Amino acid sequence: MADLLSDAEISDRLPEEWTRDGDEIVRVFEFDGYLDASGFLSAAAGLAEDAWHHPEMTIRWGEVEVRLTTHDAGGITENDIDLAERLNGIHD
Ligand SMILES: C[C@H](O)[C@H](O)[C@H]1CNC2=NC(N)=NC(=O)C2=N1
Repeated sequence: MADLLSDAEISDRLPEEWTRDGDEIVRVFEFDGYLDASGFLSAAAGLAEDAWHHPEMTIRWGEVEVRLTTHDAGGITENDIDLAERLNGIHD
């Protein structure tokens, strides 16, 4: 199981456009409408399944809010950082 990152490690390693919210890291990905958002959600789910690390994702018109934490560890680990970077890679 991945170890919890320290506050300093989290700050240093937060990927672009992500913020920390307690025991989660969060990004709201923006899109030109609902179907584009839906396509991202589906691709993100595939990356999550590949990583076996599953975010909470909320779809709204034109955006998908993604929240990541490592439930097994009770906080933020390398697994969260790594998947966040991969999600940036399919959006940015
Ligand atoms: C039993 C299963 O391996 C675990 O629940 C995995 C699956 N996906 C997961 N996703 C997240 N976000 N955190 C976990 O600790 C986690 N653990």
